[in-house]
Amino acid sequence: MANLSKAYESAPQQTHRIIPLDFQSVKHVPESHSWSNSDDSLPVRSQLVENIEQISLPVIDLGDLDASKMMGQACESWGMFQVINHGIPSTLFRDVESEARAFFSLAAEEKMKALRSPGGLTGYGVAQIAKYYNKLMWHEGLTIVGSPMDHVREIWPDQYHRFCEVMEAYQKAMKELSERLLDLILKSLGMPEEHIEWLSSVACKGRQAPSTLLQLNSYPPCPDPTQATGLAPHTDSFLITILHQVGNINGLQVHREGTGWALIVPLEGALVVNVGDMLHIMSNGLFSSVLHRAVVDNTRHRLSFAYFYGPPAVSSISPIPRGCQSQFRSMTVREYLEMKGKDFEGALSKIRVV
Ligand SMILES: O=C(O)CCC(=O)C(=O)O
Ligand SMILES: [Fe+2]
Repeated sequence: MANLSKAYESAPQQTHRIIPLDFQSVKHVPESHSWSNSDDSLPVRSQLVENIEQISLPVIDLGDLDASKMMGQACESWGMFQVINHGIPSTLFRDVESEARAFFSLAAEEKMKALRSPGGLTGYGVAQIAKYYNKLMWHEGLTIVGSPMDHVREIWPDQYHRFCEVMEAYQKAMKELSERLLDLILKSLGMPEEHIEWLSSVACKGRQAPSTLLQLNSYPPCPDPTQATGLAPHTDSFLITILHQVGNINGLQVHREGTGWALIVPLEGALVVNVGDMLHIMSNGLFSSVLHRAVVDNTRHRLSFAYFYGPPAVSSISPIPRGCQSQFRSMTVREYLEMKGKDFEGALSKIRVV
């Protein structure tokens, strides 16, 4: 955690830019949150809600004997897939949902007690990517690494235990699932996990903890979703992200070369898994670190829980040798995160060697 946090200190946000809008108190989209006609609306960011193609991602059953091969194919052609039969009980999702709702429905001044510090990683606030855009997003989030106690104790001095227990249980379940998924994904690249030093050290003794992070995302109903953006386009930085979308509320969109933005229709009980920059690097560019974003709804409050899994902060990442020339130079996880913190869209091309 200490190592991971350090990567975020190098690109701090100004305190007033960390505080989300008090969404309950606004009837219109304020100028600060209106993306139509803003400099931020580059072509790739257009098509906010209208005429969006709906797509069904590949659905992979974790018990399928061909799961590894199917994951490899999906990571290559989509950078994303949905996983079913993942073994996470629905009661755990419901518990996280009920705690997240209790948190996000607090009055703005209560949530402020858990505000992230400038240069900090955990706590309540706007998305970390907000610093790269002039306009603000229709979003508030709570970032958790390990125990959220320090933040939520400020809000519920005597009743924070349940919240912490639920979030820790969810992270434990997601960590195990991430490692199962990575085992299968890396096998599809011809690399059994025991050949990767940091993955096997995690499995053996856990001396070097993987870099993991849970992000609770809240997208309140928006008076005019055509003007607002839930989460602006981005790629995730770590190896994989596992996303749970609460209810069947549409919101997640992916950008496809040639066809533009497409909506991922949520599938009851399935988790969305997407390739992040570090897996793109390890696969030597074979798997795409998919550009995605979230849009908002005008009547429904959408929640999503994103769990990010990466190698330990001090480990090196580089393409897995597969007989062809490496496209990326090797660097540590922390170096990559710092680089992305400074150059959001250009980090991958900076480390490209061919
Ligand atoms: O809420 C969503 O659908 C997307 C969340 C996401 O992309 C993220 O947290 O990185
Ligand atoms: Fe994301």
